[in-house]
Amino acid sequence: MATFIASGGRVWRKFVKTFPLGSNLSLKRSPTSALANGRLSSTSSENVLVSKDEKSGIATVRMNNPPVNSLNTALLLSLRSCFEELEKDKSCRALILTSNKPKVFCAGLDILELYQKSPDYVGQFWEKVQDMWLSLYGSRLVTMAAINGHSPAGGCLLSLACDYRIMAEGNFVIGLNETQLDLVAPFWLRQMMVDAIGYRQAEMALMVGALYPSNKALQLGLVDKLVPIEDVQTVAEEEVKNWLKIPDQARAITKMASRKPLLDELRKRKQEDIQTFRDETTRESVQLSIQQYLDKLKAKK
Ligand SMILES: CCCCCCCCCCCCC/C=C/C(=O)SCCNC(=O)CCNC(=O)[C@H](O)C(C)(C)COP(=O)(O)OP(=O)(O)OC[C@H]1O[C@@H](n2cnc3c(N)ncnc32)[C@H](O)[C@@H]1OP(=O)(O)O
Repeated sequence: MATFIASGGRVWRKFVKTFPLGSNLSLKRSPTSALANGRLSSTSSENVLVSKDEKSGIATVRMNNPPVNSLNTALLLSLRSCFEELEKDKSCRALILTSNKPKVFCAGLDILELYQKSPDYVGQFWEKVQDMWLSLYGSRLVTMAAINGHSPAGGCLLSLACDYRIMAEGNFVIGLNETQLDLVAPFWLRQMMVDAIGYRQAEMALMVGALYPSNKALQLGLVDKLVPIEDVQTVAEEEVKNWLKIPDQARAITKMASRKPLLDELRKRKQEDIQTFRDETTRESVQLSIQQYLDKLKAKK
């Protein structure tokens, strides 16, 4: 089900757990910012909020899954559905992915989805991760990650799947810390890291499960631009507008030419990838590591 709420002079669409989604997105334009000024009233089911500026064709997708936008089943389904709907919308040309809760872009996979679950459950969960990634990484749209906070693991996966990454300056981290949880990033995630920062740096980063502060991430090329947190959205909109000066078709064909091999490889090896995930995450030693990691997160307080 999808609904609309009018708020702050703008119309927002709420993507909630149940589907299919309805008709075209329609938004009033804010006088001061192209996209960013809406005030949102939210309920627990509003896990993705989408606004689209009809004139420019730029949509902003805000993850809204408190407290830390961890990727649980519901959020993965909402994100995928939202990406697919925007993809089908002929008037949509670009997508900005951000968090409705500044300071945390996305905490990665919801660790509770991997803890004490049956092999079938985690297998189905992993397929939702794969499908969400296929829809974002394979999108014809200009995709821009407006990383307004921490972006570990699955948060980094989302960012890497976009065409360009703008991150908030300050004490925020990004990276693939999977090995710290005794997990191994799958081939398609490792490959995106290699493509972004080069083989040697990616190899080291992946082995030690490095989480980088934003300035180091910029230096490595893991993100493309750093700006003050309050400017992330505005700069993302400006950057998207630059990208939209390039004719859509040539840009999208070029993007697909470079991404098709990895997309095809995952499509071909999807079941094998699911099987590996099932086997690995349900292993006793991995479950123990996950439990210890969860305890560590709780003990932080
Ligand atoms: C060849 C062989 C191949 C084998 C392959 C097999 C295995 C394949 C595995 C593949 C892995 C795929 C890739 C992705 C993996 C992941 O994403 S795993 C998740 C990793 N995430 C993290 O490590 C981040 C953990 N969280 C944090 O570091 C912090 O929360 C934060 C994001 C920096 C935010 O900090 P802060 O604002 O201070 O909030 P907190 O107080 O820490 O958290 C608030 C509550 O949220 C809970 N929480 C945090 N993160 C998660 C999470 N990811 N999942 C579930 N819950 C989370 C946290 O515990 C707090 O809970 P309460 O105490 O109950 O309030």
